[in-house]
Amino acid sequence: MNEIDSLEMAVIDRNAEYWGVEPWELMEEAGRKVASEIESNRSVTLFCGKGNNGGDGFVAARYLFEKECDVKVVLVGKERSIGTDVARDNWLKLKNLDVTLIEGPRKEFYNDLEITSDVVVDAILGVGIKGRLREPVKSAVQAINRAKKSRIVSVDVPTGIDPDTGKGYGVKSDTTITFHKKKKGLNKAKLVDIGIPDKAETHVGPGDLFFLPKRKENSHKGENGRLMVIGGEEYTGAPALSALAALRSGCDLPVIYTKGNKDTISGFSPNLIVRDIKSFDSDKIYKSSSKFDAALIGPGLGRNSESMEEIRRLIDKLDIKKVLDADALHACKKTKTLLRKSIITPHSGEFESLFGKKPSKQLIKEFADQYNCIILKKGKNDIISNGDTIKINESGNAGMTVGGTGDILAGVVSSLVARKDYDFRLTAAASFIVGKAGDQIKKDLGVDGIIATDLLKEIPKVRAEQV
Ligand SMILES: NC(=O)C1=CN([C@@H]2O[C@H](COP(=O)(O)OP(=O)(O)OC[C@H]3O[C@@H](n4cnc5c(N)ncnc54)[C@H](O)[C@@H]3O)[C@@H](O)[C@H]2O)[C@@H](O)CC1
Ligand SMILES: [K+]
Repeated sequence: MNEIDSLEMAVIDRNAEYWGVEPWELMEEAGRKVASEIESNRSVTLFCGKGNNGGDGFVAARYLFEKECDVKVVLVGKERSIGTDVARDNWLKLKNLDVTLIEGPRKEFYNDLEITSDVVVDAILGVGIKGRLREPVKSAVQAINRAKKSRIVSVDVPTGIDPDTGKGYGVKSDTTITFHKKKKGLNKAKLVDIGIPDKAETHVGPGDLFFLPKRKENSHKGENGRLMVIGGEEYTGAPALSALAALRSGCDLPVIYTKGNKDTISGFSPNLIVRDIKSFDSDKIYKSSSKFDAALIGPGLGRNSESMEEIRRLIDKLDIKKVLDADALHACKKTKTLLRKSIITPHSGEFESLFGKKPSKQLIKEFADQYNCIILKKGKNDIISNGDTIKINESGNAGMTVGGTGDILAGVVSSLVARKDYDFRLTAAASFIVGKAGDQIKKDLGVDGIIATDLLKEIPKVRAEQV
């Protein structure tokens, strides 16, 4: 991935923190790198906003002071409205130095301003910009653009420009120093490394939960996902666990379709809706599918040969989003083209049985590409690929090798996909959520004796705590 959008950058920043690099460390490095672009002994005016882009500017001011520059900092906004602790700390540090600080001037200040310094640093807005420029930022940008004799250096993104499109009225900078990855809309920016760890991108983390579907305040029943769960002919607990996990990850209506075991499955919980069917490729399932967003096929299905045949026909026919788990994967063994446009969740044994090779990162990616599907390979570390990108999930623990945890994971994946898109990032987020839920339980129970139903109530908590 060579270019990045602002959401992706927010994900990486959050994951960097999760993997142990604090926001203040990144900001310190960002500001230091900006200062290193500017020569010593210059006069420099820094325009700094109230967000973290402004924070980078405060740090740069400190380093420029050390380089014996004549430093003036204009805080575009009031001190009390500085948005983050880390930016505020860096603002306060400037008060101990012999630099000129101008806090929160009114719009008129910028209208009359004539900038004469050698260098102007634009640290007003970065990737956090939303919509068109508001005052006093707009007037500050106009003042900067009038400074024809100064060298204008923008921090991360020229203020006013949408980093995803390169459009908008903004600072006309001579140099833009952008951090970590090229922003989609900025072609000429100079890229610098600020110490974001590789794991922030190669591994799933809490930042990936930014992609999760959001429940509307005024949403009505069914709007947050309708999911068919198809299975339960041999093991009755499995589809129940999947459906309950789907409910716990915000899906409004999971409905179980099963052959012969309706009463047993219904008896597990009053939260379950269960329908009896005569055959898995019955007209009843197919006709009903148009009312659903996604189908999870496989939990507790078993391998009855008649059912395997029906399941193959069903997978072929269904044109809603599909998640295939357990024996639904067995059903596709001889006709792997059935995997097309589905999400599959095999463990190592199922992967090997399906593809005839032991899983490796490279093979997972290759098969996902070849069969045009998303693979979530379960294991000590889950590996997720859409054939293009690979993500690794390290959450989870050895206590989760018990039966039923896979059904829960399939339920969470299906719920997120039903609520939003057929999406690699949601699949990866599901893997992270379920592992974290298991890690939370381990804190109470230790590693021995965790059971699948323990995970259910932890699932919403993971989301609530991480985002
Ligand atoms: N871990 C991190 O989050 C890091 C962030 N960094 C810097 O932080 C920036 C992102 O920080 P933030 O997310 O705080 O966002 P920004 O600092 O880019 O912008 C947020 C501020 O802009 C204001 N704003 C947004 N749209 C506006 C508009 N149209 N008109 C007027 N004001 C507007 C908001 O009210 C808020 O005060 C990056 O571009 C980068 O410079 C770096 O420090 C590196 C680490
Ligand atoms: K900027």
